Amino acid sequence: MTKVIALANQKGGVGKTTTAVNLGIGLAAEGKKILLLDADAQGNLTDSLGFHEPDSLSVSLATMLLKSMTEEPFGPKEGILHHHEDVDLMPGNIELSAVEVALVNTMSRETIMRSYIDFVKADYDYILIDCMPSLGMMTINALAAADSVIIPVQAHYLPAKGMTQLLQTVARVRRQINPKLAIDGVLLTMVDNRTNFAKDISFVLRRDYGDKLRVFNTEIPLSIRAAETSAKGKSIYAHDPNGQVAKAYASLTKEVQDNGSERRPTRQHKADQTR
Ligand SMILES: Nc1ncnc2c1ncn2[C@@H]1O[C@H](COP(=O)(O)OP(=O)(O)OP(=O)(O)O)[C@@H](O)[C@H]1O
Repeated sequence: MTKVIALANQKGGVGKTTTAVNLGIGLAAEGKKILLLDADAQGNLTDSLGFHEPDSLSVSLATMLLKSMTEEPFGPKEGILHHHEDVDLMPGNIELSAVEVALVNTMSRETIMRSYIDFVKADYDYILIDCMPSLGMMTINALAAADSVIIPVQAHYLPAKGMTQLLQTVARVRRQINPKLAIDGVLLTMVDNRTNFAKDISFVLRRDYGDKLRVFNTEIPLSIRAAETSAKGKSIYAHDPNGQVAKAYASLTKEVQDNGSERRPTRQHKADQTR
């Protein structure tokens, strides 16, 4: 069965795209069939995989969402690109901004991405969605289509307020659209192990959210090697195979595969335990 995972955090620059690339390619290296979906109008995921001019692509996720909206027929491989590290990509670009506006006045506006994914998913073991850095209609669509969410959090910032909003959005999507939506976990990214501050953030996150949310054991270290990969259009495994970041993403890949994630809201979980 295909597992659809959304990488979401409305704060920008937290490592969503880098995680989509390296988790996706990590899973592909384990023999899984992977589709990466660039649901961010900035097209960073598309760019990071070596398609450096996302806005010049004639077919992108925006095209496919519009076709899904208007029920225009299309083939399951239409617009899908292939990256040489064995992942497929449905690219994203600036046209997604217009689609996001169009969605507001569309019937089933929250579930257009789900319709698209349902149509293409038979060929894949995992579909990873790189979300926009906002909680707008495109992110709601991603959450409505997903089985689970991974929340990358940049270790330099205490995520308190943003995290509450994101968790409220996840809870609302669960209640109203997608009851099966689970949170796989919070992933600490860009961790500078030379500082106590990073250790403090890790501690505070686990203390404040640990009973509600899993925080992945794997933490992604801060490294210039990771920042270099997008310009090269390749993964960290190809760019710096023996480095700390490659090791960390390989370990995250394992954690995601063995995932005994938090499958339901905490309240329900407690109710189950008292039965
Ligand atoms: N582990 C890391 N160490 C150092 N730099 C990193 C690391 N991971 C990502 N970066 C860099 O930090 C920046 C933000 O990362 P990324 O694009 O993955 O975040 P994002 O959450 O997808 O951002 P956006 O919200 O803009 O889509 C990029 O320049 C990226 O190359």
